[in-house]
Amino acid sequence: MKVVETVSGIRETLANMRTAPGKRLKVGFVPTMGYLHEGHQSLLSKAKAECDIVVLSIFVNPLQFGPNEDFDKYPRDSERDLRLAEQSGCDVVFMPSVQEMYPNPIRTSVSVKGVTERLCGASRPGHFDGVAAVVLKLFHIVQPDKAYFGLKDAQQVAVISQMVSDLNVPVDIVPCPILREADGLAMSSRNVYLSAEERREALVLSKALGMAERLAQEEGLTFEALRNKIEGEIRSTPLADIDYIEVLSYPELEPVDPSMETVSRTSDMIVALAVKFGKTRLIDNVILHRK
Ligand SMILES: Nc1ncnc2c1ncn2[C@@H]1O[C@H](COP(=O)(O)OP(=O)(O)OP(=O)(O)O)[C@@H](O)[C@H]1O
Ligand SMILES: CC(C)(CO)[C@@H](O)C(=O)[O-]
Ligand code: BAL
Repeated sequence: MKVVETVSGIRETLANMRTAPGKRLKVGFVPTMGYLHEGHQSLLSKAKAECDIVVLSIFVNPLQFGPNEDFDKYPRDSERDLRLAEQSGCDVVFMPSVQEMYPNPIRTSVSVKGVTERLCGASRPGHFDGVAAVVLKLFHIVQPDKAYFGLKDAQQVAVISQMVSDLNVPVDIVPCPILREADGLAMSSRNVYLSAEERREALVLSKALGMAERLAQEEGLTFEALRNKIEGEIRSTPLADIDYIEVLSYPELEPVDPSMETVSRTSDMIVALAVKFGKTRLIDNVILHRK
């Protein structure tokens, strides 16, 4: 496995690796902020199964963090990350410094409208501009055929898909399922921040989303009733501090058409939530597929 820290280095490495006589090798790309877990590894495994060369990027992108967010204390452990990446069959790791990615203050913004209006787009102003800018930069640097993103960040998948479609970026976006711990908690690098008590209480998120999936099977349930039941479940947990709970159309992420008032009658929907436990903000969601 090659580890490269510069833009010129990754371009040269990939140009050499891509050259195979009579064949155009396919590059699969997994962008991450590191501190890898099995969720990230599942993206690498999918890329490995579908592509000839797997590239992982590890970069904690300052542009997507607000001034009071956790950029400085975001967990980092590159030695462990490289071990896990190699175990997952990764071929090349791109680990640039902030100086390498942003040698000068960036003066270009990439702002995707519509899908960023709600959820994390509303509660983390500027976040998706930072995500879109870094992902577009990474796509230009790596020039992958396919790029793999987890549905834990479902709005991020919608933002990147919209950007790629609007700007004709030649990459296929592959959304991948959410990996969970055995007890249901969605895997996330930020889970390490949780105290034992917060970790226990955070189980309410997957529990509430499981309940949403079951309730959605019921005839005649309104969106408001569904949302209220989820909120009631989460509020019953003392440490849970709700940022948002929303039921939106999927993948458009728009408020539901009031004329389709019941969950069982409509098209695909997403129940998405962000909840803080102490200082740790967790996100999770479930997609309710039309019957
Ligand atoms: N549990 C998971 N299952 C599947 N994919 C995941 C999971 N967690 C993260 N990913 C995906 O991995 C990629 C990199 O995400 P990132 O490095 O931010 O990890 P993370 O665990 O989401 O971290 P955090 O939520 O703490 O920022 C994203 O596409 C993300 O959706
Ligand atoms: C896509 C990404 C690597 C961009 O910094 C980040 O938002 C993430 O890890 O989901
Ligand atoms: N996976 C989301 C990246 C962030 O929270 O900034």
